[in-house]
Amino acid sequence: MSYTVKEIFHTLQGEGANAGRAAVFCRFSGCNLWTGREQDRHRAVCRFCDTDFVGIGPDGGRFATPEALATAIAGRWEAGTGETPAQSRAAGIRPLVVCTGGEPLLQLDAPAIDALHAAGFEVAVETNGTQVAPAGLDWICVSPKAGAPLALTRGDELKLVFPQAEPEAQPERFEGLAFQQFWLQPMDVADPAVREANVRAAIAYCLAHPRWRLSVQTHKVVGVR
Ligand SMILES: C[S@@+](CC[C@H](N)C(=O)[O-])C[C@H]1O[C@@H](n2cnc3c(N)ncnc32)[C@H](O)[C@@H]1O
Ligand SMILES: Nc1nc2[nH]cc(C(=O)O)c2c(=O)[nH]1
Ligand code: SF4
Ligand SMILES: [Mg+2]
Repeated sequence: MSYTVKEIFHTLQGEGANAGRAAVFCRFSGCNLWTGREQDRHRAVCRFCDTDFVGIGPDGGRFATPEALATAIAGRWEAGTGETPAQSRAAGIRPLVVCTGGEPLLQLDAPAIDALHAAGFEVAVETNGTQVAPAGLDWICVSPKAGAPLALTRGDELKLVFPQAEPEAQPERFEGLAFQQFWLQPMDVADPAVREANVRAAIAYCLAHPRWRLSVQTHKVVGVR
């Protein structure tokens, strides 16, 4: 099994409960809910994606083994902090890798998680929930999509992009699931008026339904990757 990765970069987690925490992001190439090509967006299952996950970018690569993947990810941590993940751990810090995409659970498997643990990382995932999770993940963020089956119904946080018009993507459908936290993340769109309306709608929902918290995409606000 080899791993195809669009990009690996060191930044602050922008979303959800770990917002503000330094992490290496590993963006796996490819998704099962959209080809990633603009000409296919209108007929994709997931049509609002804000991410380019096609192919291998300048900060990406193809990695033949779990160890090669973990070494590349650890190298970004070391370049950013001046310490290996193991050295950071020894100093009481918990180095974090966030596996995203595209859809990371099409590629991330238990051997890769084991190799990342051996390198000193806690392993988080951002997933659309259509795949079951491999063993060993330290943090699971599921973001369900209208029109896609939900196979992964437990985890640490559920982060719903809001609003989605379809009845099966309404917040009430998810609030009984086994997650610690429930987030609404306003849908980012090109039109500033619609973007603002989506933020207002998410605020109004969280005020009226206090189980739900607002997840602002803080990396876009402060201008980090
Ligand atoms: C690009 S996705 C990759 C991981 C996985 N495929 C998923 O959908 O969870 C990362 C996160 O960004 C969210 N997201 C994607 N497009 C968005 C948009 N236009 N506005 C707000 N959040 C968005 C997703 O729902 C997910 O929580
Ligand atoms: N800073 C930052 N935080 C993020 N949290 C989730 C992201 C993603 O694209 O999965 C993301 C991202 O792309 N950048
Ligand atoms: S499932 Fe995630 S990566 Fe795939 S198109 Fe939707 S938001 Fe983008
Ligand atoms: Mg993103």
